[in-house]
Amino acid sequence: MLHIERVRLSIIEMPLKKPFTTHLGTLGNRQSIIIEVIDRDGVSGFGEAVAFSSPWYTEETTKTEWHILNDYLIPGLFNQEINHPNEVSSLFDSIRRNEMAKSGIETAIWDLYAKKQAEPLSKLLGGSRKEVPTGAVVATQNAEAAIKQIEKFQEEGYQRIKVKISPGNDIDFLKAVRKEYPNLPLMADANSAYTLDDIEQLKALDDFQLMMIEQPLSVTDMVDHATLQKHISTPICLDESITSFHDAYSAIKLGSCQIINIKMGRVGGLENAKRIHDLCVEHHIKVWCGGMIEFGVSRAHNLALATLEGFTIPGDIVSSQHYWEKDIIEPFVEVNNGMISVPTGAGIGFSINRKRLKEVTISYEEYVKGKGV
Ligand SMILES: O=C(O)CCC(=O)C1=CC=C[C@@H](O)[C@@H]1C(=O)O
Ligand SMILES: [Mg+2]
Repeated sequence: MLHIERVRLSIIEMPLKKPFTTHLGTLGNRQSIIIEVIDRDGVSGFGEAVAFSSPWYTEETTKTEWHILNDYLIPGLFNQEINHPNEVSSLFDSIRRNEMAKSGIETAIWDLYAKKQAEPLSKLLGGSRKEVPTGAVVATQNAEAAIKQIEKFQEEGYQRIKVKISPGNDIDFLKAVRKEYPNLPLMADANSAYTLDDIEQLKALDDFQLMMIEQPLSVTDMVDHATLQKHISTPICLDESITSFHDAYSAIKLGSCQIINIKMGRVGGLENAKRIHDLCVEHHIKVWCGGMIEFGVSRAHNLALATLEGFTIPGDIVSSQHYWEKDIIEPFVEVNNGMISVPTGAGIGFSINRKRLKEVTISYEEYVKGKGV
C-alpha cells in the first residue's frame, strides 16, 4: 500500500549540445518537470513530465503541466491508498487529456512502487530484455550535416537512423543520404508535414526502402492515414495521432498504420503504454519506444518500457551525453554497440544527482501532506 506524503516539483532547464530542428522549428533549450513523490517511509519515486515549453508537438506545455499538476493531480493524491500503480491513471479519469502531466506523476509512482518492492521497474512491467537495441535521430534538414551526424551515430553503433522530412526537404534529402548509406536501416519522421494532396510525393518515398514513415499526415488523423497506407508500400508509423489506448484501437481497426511509436508521456503513463503495447502485439502491429528529447528520469523509464517483448524495433533512446553536458541521473545512460544495458537496481535503476538537479532547477514547488487538499 502506497501513501504519498509529499511531492516535490522541479522545473529544470538545460541547453541542448546541438539544436534539434524539424520543419516545425528548432529546439535549443529544454525545460522539463522532475516529479519526486515521497511516501510515509521517506522513500522517493521519480517521474518526468515531458511537454515542451511551447505547444509545437502536442497541446501541452511546461506551464500547462505545472497548472494541472499543482491544481488537480497532486492534491487528489494525498488522501489516496494506492495498492498498485495500475490504479493511478483511473484516479485521474475526471481530468480530461493532459497526458504528459498525468504521465509525470504516474511514472513517479511506478518508480516508488518498484523501489518499495525492491524490484527493477522493467521486471514489474513484464519486461524480459537485459539489454535494449537503440536508434538515433538526425534532427537537421541540411543533407550534408545529416550525413556527418549519421557517420558519428554509425561509429557509436546506433542500430537505425531516423531523419526528419517535409515537403521540399524529402526526395533530394533522402537521395543524398541513400547515396552515402544505401543499406542503412533508415526511417523518416514527417511530424504531420503532408496532406493527401501530397500523395505523389509520398508514393516517391517508396524508392528509398524506408523502415517506415512516421506521422506523415495530421496529428489528429486516422482515416487519411488508412487511405494513404493503401497507396504506399512504406509502412506508416503513428506518433502524435495516438494519445490513448482507444486511439491505438481505432488506428488498428481502421488500418491507419502498421507501426506505432509508443511514448508514455503522450499516452498518459506506463500503464497505458503497456496496454497499447499488448494490444499491438495481439494485432501484429510493430511498436518501438519513442523519445521526447528528455532528461535522464524519463529516459530511464523509457528504457524499462522498451524491455517489453513487443519492442522489436530500436527506439529513440540515445545516450544521456548525446543531448546534455551533464544529465541529472547517475550513472548516465550509455549506448554500447547500439545496445543499452537494462539496470538491475530497484525502480528505474538510476539515482538522482541532487546537486546537479539543484543546479539546473529554475522553479520549484514542494507539497506536504494536507496542502492543496
Ligand atoms: O528523443 C529523441 O532522441 C528524439 C525524439 C524525436 O524524434 C521527437 C521528439 C519530439 C517531437 C518530435 O520532434 C520527434 C518525434 O516526433 O518523434
Ligand atoms: Mg515522431
